[in-house]
Amino acid sequence: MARLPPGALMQRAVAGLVTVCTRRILRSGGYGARVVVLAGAGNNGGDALWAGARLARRGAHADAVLLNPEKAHAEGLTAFRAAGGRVVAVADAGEALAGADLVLDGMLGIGGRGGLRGDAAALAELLAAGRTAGAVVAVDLPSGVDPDTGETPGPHVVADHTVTFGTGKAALAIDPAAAAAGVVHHVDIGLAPYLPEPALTVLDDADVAALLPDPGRESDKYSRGVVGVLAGSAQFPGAAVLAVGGALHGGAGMVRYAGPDAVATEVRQRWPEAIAGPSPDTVGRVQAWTIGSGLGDGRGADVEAALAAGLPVLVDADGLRSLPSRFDGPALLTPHAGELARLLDVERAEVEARRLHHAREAAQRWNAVVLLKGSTTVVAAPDGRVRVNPTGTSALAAAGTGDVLAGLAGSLLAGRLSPLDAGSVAAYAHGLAGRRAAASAGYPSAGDVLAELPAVVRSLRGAVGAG
Ligand SMILES: NC(=O)C1=CN([C@@H]2O[C@H](COP(=O)(O)OP(=O)(O)OC[C@H]3O[C@@H](n4cnc5c(N)ncnc54)[C@H](O)[C@@H]3O)[C@@H](O)[C@H]2O)[C@@H](O)CC1
Ligand SMILES: Nc1ncnc2c1ncn2[C@@H]1O[C@H](COP(=O)(O)OP(=O)(O)O)[C@@H](O)[C@H]1O
Ligand SMILES: [K+]
Repeated sequence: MARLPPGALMQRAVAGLVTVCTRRILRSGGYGARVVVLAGAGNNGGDALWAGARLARRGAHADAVLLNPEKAHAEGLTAFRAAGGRVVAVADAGEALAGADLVLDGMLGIGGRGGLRGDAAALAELLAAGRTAGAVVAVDLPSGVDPDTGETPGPHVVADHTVTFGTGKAALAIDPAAAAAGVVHHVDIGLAPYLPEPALTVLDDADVAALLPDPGRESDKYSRGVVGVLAGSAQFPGAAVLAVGGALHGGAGMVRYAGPDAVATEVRQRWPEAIAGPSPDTVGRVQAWTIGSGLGDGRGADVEAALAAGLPVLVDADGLRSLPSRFDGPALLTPHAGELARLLDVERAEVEARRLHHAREAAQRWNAVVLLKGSTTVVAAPDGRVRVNPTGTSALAAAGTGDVLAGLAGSLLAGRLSPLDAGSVAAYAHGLAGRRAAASAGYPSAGDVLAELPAVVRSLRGAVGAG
């Protein structure tokens, strides 16, 4: 802001917002559309009023509801009025909303804290109750969500679209806030060279492709990494089959399965390429362990033996019951919300409401990377770095998909990816596999998701021209 004339950044943001509205949302391009601007007292309200003004100049009928008329953004309000926009009282907002084609939510942006109150909460309530047929477009963020955590501390807007400026925000990536954002459109306002290291990152195809192990000309099955899988039980033999399947598709050169004979037989029937033995001590050397999926009770000694090897480890599901107080080597924990709630002794709903907070807390406490599964997969490292997975799909909410993920991520650990990279790359590929499986199988099973992994890896590696 210091380098630009006053208001320049806002004008860039407004230009982007109006372009998205006229090209992507309003079929008429704006002419004749009925627009309602909900404007708070801050710059977010300023953006919305300026956008309302520009739309009015293009022939829209624009009404504005000012939450705090004395403090409304002065230049924005002047421009809005000069363009023919009308200010309507809060009491008349319901009528204006009912007839709107487009609602611009400019009540709160990145300055918002603590959820909506008073009139703002009542307006959000009207929108939630479907009292407008128009598209609800959040300016920068759905008003009332917490910008930096993805939490929804109180009443908030639920938008059809969010047009966000300059950079992504945690709220647009992490549920429950992200669920309120609808389709997110990014508008570049030229901040990139001035932004600090992000607190949170979202990988894309090229990032993931660059991190995927690339077998070299002189690689052999050992040098590519051998992953040990300590999973499954008489009660849950399928978990072993799925975890080994995930591991076989994650780039490791070999998968060694440690478990009871009856389960090992099932694993070998499905995956003849896997090597099996009864325990971590006897199965042979590995470079990383995946521990816990479907392991059941009473395998504490095996878990301890695998952990004692001091290798990179992934601990999932039942393995999470046997955690050391802190890890001193590379470790990746993959709890779902219920498991993390148990580890931290809080309610599951609390974990789901504050995913980032709880994943970070557990990462600190155990000195391990924590991959919290669920509607948003958050991967938090003990050094504070966080990655949020963008590829998730609720099609993955099916028994056994977590076992596939554990095997896949363990395989990447054996391929010498760090726990943060292994977890975030695995979650990304797993999400894409879930989407592909949903596209072809409708309601995919974990086996369907597993079956899509090769195509996902192929297309990701193809994206960077890998051989
Ligand atoms: N910072 C930038 O570089 C740019 C910011 N822009 C816009 O400016 C916005 C941020 O503007 P502001 O910093 O003015 O913040 P906001 O417009 O988000 O609002 C802050 C105001 O709301 C009050 N407030 C906070 N929480 C509240 C609550 N729960 N209920 C009622 N009032 C509450 C605060 O006391 C403050 O007066 C961004 O979201 C974006 O829309 C854009 O114009 C582009 C450039
Ligand atoms: N609503 C959802 N949206 C997106 N992904 C989900 C959702 N629910 C679950 N998942 C994903 O599905 C997988 C389920 O794993 P998990 O809970 O361990 O199940 P299981 O133990 O049966 O394999 C995880 O990758 C998780 O992130
Ligand atoms: K907003």
